Amino acid sequence: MSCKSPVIVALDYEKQADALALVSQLDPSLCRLKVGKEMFTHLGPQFVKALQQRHFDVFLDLKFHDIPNTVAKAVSAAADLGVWMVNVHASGGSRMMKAAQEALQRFGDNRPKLIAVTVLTSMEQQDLTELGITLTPAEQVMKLAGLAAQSGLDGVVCSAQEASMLKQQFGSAFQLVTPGIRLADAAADDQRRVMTPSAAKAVGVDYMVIGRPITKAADPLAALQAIIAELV
Ligand SMILES: O=C(O)c1cc(=O)[nH]c(=O)n1[C@@H]1O[C@H](COP(=O)(O)O)[C@@H](O)[C@H]1O
Repeated sequence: MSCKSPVIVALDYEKQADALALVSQLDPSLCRLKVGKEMFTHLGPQFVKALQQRHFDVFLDLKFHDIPNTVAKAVSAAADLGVWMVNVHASGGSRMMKAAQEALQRFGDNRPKLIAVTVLTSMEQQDLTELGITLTPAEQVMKLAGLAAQSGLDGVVCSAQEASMLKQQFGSAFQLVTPGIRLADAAADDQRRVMTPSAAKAVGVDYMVIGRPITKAADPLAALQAIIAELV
């Protein structure tokens, strides 16, 4: 059964036991799961397999950014692991993204979705300025999304604030994965370009990556259910 929920829970835990304590309360029809740099560095592919054995789709969020050959090999390794989604940094450029896209062709219908990170949701104008980027975050997202689309990727990671213009420019099939999701009046933490779940749904986001609003909640399952209720 494929999951119809747009929610991807970011399992950013220090300890496997804490992550699995949450996962054991979840059902694969409620959400997908994201494994990022922290847990993958601690626990490696075995942790991904443990989640897959529980029938969850896994987004392997390692944001590859390297020379084309290395990234092509890395996304192939992710495909060998059977993950549902994998990402690269669009700022690695179109040659790197095309190499990744081509490397996944041999996996046919079993290939993971390949998504490019545009401008991290933790970044705002001054973060781009200090890197020598004079475009606004929205302009830079559009530029990088254009490269990702030309490179044949399935979509981008962006903030929900850019979703409308991206859907308008690249069409409904170009998938938008948005972290930086916060409930109204909740702390933004280190995120800068944020939106509520219902507003993100209204602007056409395909998948919402949500971590701390769930994982740091007193009752994580109740927090997830409240978010899902907001999306119905
Ligand atoms: O690729 C990502 O998942 C990602 C991209 C981005 O631009 N911003 C971003 O926050 N993320 C990830 O999304 C998750 C957001 O977590 P919370 O801020 O706790 O909801 C983290 O695991 C981040 O690593």
